[in-house]
Amino acid sequence: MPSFVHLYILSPLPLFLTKHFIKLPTLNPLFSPLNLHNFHPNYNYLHSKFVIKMGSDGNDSLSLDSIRKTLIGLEDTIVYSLIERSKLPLNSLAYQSSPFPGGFHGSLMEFLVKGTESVQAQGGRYQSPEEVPFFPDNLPPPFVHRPVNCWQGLPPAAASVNVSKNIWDFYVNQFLPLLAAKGDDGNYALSVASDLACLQVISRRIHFGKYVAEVKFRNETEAYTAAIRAKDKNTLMNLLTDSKVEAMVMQRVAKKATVFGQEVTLNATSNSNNYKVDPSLVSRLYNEWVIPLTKDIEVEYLLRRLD
Ligand SMILES: C=C(O[C@@H]1C=C(C(=O)O)C=C[C@H]1O)C(=O)O
Repeated sequence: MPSFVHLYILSPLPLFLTKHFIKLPTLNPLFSPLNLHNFHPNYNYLHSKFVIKMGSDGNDSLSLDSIRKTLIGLEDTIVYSLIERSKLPLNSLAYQSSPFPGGFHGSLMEFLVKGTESVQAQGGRYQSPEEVPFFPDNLPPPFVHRPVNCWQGLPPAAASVNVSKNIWDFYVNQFLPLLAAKGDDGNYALSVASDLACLQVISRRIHFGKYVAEVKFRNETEAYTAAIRAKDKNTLMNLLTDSKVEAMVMQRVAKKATVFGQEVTLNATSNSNNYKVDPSLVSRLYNEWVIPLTKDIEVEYLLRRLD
């Protein structure tokens, strides 16, 4: 049992009303300064195991279908964010390290992303396994505590698994030069804001692999347990790979790039092969980086699942 469990009345009433009616201390968990990490609603302390809560429909809402639906939704956001970034030239100065006033050393992109993540951390962004900051060191604590739902109730193994550095490296050094046209219009902060939108949704999509792995583990516990105990990465990779799904994903994202990225004109003679982002580049993004990194996350999560 945890050393103590915060017991307090969750007040649906506005706080200023509550304190006149209920003399007990009432803390709205959204703004509670208390750390709730000692009490995890999904952890069955009696049987020492995590129990993913049942969904309101009586079925467990953490299913492969429900997760895949989320991944499909994230495809839209990824394609839209790539289209937005492609509207600006590369602006390569934003990615080159240089000394800044105040002693900050790094690129303008690193400076702006660190500042943004610091603010978003205080707003509670990084309280779920799929939201992983690119600069996790010294982030300020959240003053908003998100209610934990079953999607965040993964075992602690989930927290230590992340591929943020890999995502940052491939995006800045390999993918962005393919996406943005050469050139410099001085809109460095705008370019970085657009880059961060791309990075955050790509990261979210890849780190969703933790949920995929959890569901696959629960669907074939025996087979995965044997491979985990043997630390057999190849068998784990074979167990979790679904080549048919991967092929459909790459086909669908290319199609979304043609549909979302077509030029809309009022005259009938629109050039139907002129897309805002090359559909084959979007498919390549998934084939060379997003899918392999998602599977790496799945394997790394599974290797820690029985810790
Ligand atoms: C995400 C899954 O796991 C693996 C990774 C996939 C991907 O990143 O698109 C697709 C199929 C699997 O090989 C899944 O099974 O849906």
